[in-house]
Amino acid sequence: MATNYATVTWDQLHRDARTLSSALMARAPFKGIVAVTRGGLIPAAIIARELDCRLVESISVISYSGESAEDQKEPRVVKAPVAAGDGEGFLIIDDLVDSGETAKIVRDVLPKAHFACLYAKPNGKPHTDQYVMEVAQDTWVLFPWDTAPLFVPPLARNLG
Ligand SMILES: O=P(O)(O)OC[C@H]1O[C@H](OP(=O)(O)OP(=O)(O)O)[C@H](O)[C@@H]1O
Ligand SMILES: Nc1nc2[nH]cnc2c(=O)[nH]1
Ligand SMILES: [Mg+2]
Repeated sequence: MATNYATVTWDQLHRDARTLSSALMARAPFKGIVAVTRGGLIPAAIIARELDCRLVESISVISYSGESAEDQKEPRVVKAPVAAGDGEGFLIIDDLVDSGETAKIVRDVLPKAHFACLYAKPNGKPHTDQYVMEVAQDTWVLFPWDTAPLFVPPLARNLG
């Protein structure tokens, strides 16, 4: 299990996706964007809007079955990004790189594309061309689609 959790709110995610979009403008225009499903779908939608990019393809990769690094499986591509060819002129977007295994397999499929993500853990950093924020390796990022607000009892109720 991860030692720590980092909760990302919708607002924060939108801000970080816009920050990444600003940085990516230096390389625009792209022929299209390839979202790495599922985590890359919402960041890719925000970035496609900011870069005014209408061609959005996807690559579907399955690599985790639960909420920790121990739940990692051998990544499997279950849908290819046919519209992106070898990736030339394309931008790949994922939510984060952790071990970097997903990014490696995606880059094998699209060797000429530029890979960008919102968050990068140290082991994943060598496998992304660009990211917004580094997160510690022992921290599990909780995305807004992973969480829901819960009632928390007042501190005073726990006294006595
Ligand atoms: O660098 P790695 O160790 O490979 O981990 C990063 C990948 O793990 C998560 O996807 P996941 O396989 O959980 O699927 P999902 O995007 O469908 O939730 C995340 O969205 C990245 O794609
Ligand atoms: N939600 C989530 N998925 C992941 N897949 C690999 N690492 C992570 C992480 O920290 N958070
Ligand atoms: Mg993913």
